[in-house]
Amino acid sequence: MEIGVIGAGSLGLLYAYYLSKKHKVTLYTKRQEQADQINNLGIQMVKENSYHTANVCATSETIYKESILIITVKQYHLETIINHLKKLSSRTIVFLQNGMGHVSQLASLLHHRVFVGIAEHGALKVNEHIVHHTGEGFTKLALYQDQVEPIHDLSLLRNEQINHFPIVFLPEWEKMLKEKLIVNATINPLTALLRVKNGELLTNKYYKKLFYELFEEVILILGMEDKDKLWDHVCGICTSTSENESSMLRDIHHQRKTEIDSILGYLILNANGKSIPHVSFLFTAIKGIEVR
Ligand SMILES: NC(=O)C1=CN([C@@H]2O[C@H](COP(=O)(O)OP(=O)(O)OC[C@H]3O[C@@H](n4cnc5c(N)ncnc54)[C@H](OP(=O)(O)O)[C@@H]3O)[C@@H](O)[C@H]2O)C=CC1
Ligand SMILES: CC(C)(CO)C(=O)C(=O)O
Repeated sequence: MEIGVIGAGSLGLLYAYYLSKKHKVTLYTKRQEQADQINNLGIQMVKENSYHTANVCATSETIYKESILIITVKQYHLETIINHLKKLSSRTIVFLQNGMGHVSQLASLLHHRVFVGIAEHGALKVNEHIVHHTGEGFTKLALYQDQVEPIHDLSLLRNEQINHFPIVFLPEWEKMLKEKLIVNATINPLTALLRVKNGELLTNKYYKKLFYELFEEVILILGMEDKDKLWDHVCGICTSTSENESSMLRDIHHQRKTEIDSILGYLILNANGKSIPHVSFLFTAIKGIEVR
C-alpha cells in the first residue's frame, strides 16, 4: 500500500520507520531541510541501544497523494492540515493525536473514511532523522462516527502485522478516545505542574490524593461508568510508565506549547456547569506556565 505520514516528529518518524517494512511510505515534513536529511540518511530507529535504518521518501510539498494518510502532528497544528484534507478526493485518513480537541473538526472530513486512533508507543525524536522507540504498545484504531465500515484499505494493516508494531481495530471510537483522555487528563497536567515522573503520583500519598480527586472530576465530566476499573487502568499506566516524564512535562521542560487545550480545555468545554475545581485550576496553571 502507499501510505503518507504527515508530521515527522517523534511519532511520525516511528510510524514511517515501521510501516516502511511492508508498505511504500512518504513522510511529509514541515521543513524541506528535514526532508533532505531523511532522503539522504534514511530514518534511524534506536531501540535498546541498537540502531535500525529504513529508507523512506520525504518531502515538504503538501501533495498528499497516497490513498492512506496518517496524521502525526500535534493537536495545535491540525487546523492547517485539515484545511488541506478537506479539498482532497476521498481516501482513508487516520488521526493519532492525544486529547479530543480534534474530534469537533472531523465532521468536515466525512467524504473520507476517517479513523481515530491511539498510539500506545513511546517515541522520542533524537534529531531530524533519528527516533528513539522508548516503549512498545498497540496502535488502536476505530472508524469515526457512524460511517459504515467498508472493506477499507486498512484491513491490510490488520492482516499483515509488523513485528513490534501491532495494530488492532476497536468498535467504539468514543470509548477508546475517552479512556485515553482520562489517562492524559490526569497524569499529564499533574506531573507537569509538580515536575515529577509519572510514578511519583502513586508513591507520594499527597500527590495520589490529588490524582484521585482529579480523576473523579474527569470521570464526572465524561459521564463514564466503571469508575473502579478505570482507576485501575489509569494506575496501571502510571505504574508501567513510572520512570517516564509525561509528554506535557517534557513540553514544559523544553519550553514548548503543550496540548492542554485539547485535553483539559476540551473537558472544561464539555463540563456543562459541573463542579470541577481541580480541572479548572490545573488548566489555568498550565496555561500560565506556557505563557512564562
Ligand atoms: N511521542 C509519543 O510517544 C506519542 C505522541 N502521541 C501524540 O501524537 C501527536 C504527535 O506527537 P509527537 O510526535 O510527539 O510530536 P512532535 O512535536 O515530535 O511532532 C510533530 C511534528 O509535526 C510537524 N508538523 C507541524 N505542522 C506540520 C505541517 N503542517 N506539515 C507537516 N508537519 C508538520 C512538526 O514539525 P516541526 O518540528 O518542524 O515544527 C513536528 O515535527 C501528539 O498529539 C501526541 O500527543 C501519542 C502517543 C505517543
Ligand atoms: C501515557 C502517558 C501519560 C505516558 O507518559 C502519555 O501518554 C503522555 O505522557 O502523553
